Amino acid sequence: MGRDQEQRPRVLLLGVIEHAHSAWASVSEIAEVVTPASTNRAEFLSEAASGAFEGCVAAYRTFDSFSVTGKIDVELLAALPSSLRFICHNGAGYDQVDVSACTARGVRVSNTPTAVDDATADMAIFLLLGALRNLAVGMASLRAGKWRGTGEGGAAGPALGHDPQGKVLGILGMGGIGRNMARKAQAFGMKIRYHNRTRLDQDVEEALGAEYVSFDRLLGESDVLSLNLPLNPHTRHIISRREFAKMKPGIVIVNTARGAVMDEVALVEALDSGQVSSAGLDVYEQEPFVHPGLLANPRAMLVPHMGTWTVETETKMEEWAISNVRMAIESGRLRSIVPEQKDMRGE
Ligand SMILES: O=CC(=O)O
Repeated sequence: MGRDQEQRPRVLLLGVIEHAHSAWASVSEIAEVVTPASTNRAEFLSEAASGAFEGCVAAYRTFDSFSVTGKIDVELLAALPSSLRFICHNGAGYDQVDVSACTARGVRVSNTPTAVDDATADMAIFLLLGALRNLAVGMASLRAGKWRGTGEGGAAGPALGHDPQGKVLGILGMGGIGRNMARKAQAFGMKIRYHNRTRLDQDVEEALGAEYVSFDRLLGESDVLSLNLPLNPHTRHIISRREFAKMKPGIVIVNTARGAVMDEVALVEALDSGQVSSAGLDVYEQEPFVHPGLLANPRAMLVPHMGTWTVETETKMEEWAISNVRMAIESGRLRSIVPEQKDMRGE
């Protein structure tokens, strides 16, 4: 190893760069990239203990790297070298990272907001239309060689669907994805209501044509409820039995956020009882496990977490996360530090 190379900062690569190869090449020009050999958490912890990651300043991580490292929590952080100051997550949702534990160790965390907004909101609209129209039922019948199949009571085909026009879309969580979805749903003539931790400015509300309502009003007045909020200890199971009971009978549920914002067992019960007429889901509590009650219910339209699964969006996300790594190395700052750490001082 030459003298120059020895002095370069080290970067830990947790996961694979699939698309943004030239952006990553620009990182490898200024840093030595360290790739773990481990394939599971136990191996990763002992690899870390062996000193293999010594000197790493920043880590780039993907959603799928969870299968190797598990959650970035107190135990994992304790195993990583004290040189590690930045964790750059590729994704909008960073529930795989215990941000409080990172803050306590002075490790700053970034995510990729806005890069995911269009693709995730597009998926939410697809699921909204599909669930409103009972498309999953018809599609399953066709594949089973039964054309539209036989509906309840021997009726021909699935139950008739519903048009979005004039229906109330309740959006829980009005960040970038929620706002993007509101704009798109307006084009389908939906009435938008929302609930969020913080109310939007009046001019933003007006531009979106979105009315702010209490959580209970959102539950009671929505024809379709879309979950667009991050998963954290405050939002885990924010939708459970009590909340389903407050909803309009026959409501449609759309979830493109994280499975665990909703109690999946309660959702299965609500679908079985008809309280929820149909659901469009891209996310599940224990991915890749899907609750058998959802698999068995043809009124659940199920997608295997593909909200950002497009060439353009996956590329944008990688480029965004890589730009955080670059900034961390070059200036000791992050482009998009997570909101919980907004007040953390830079170096
Ligand atoms: O699930 C996708 C993301 O968090 O970006």
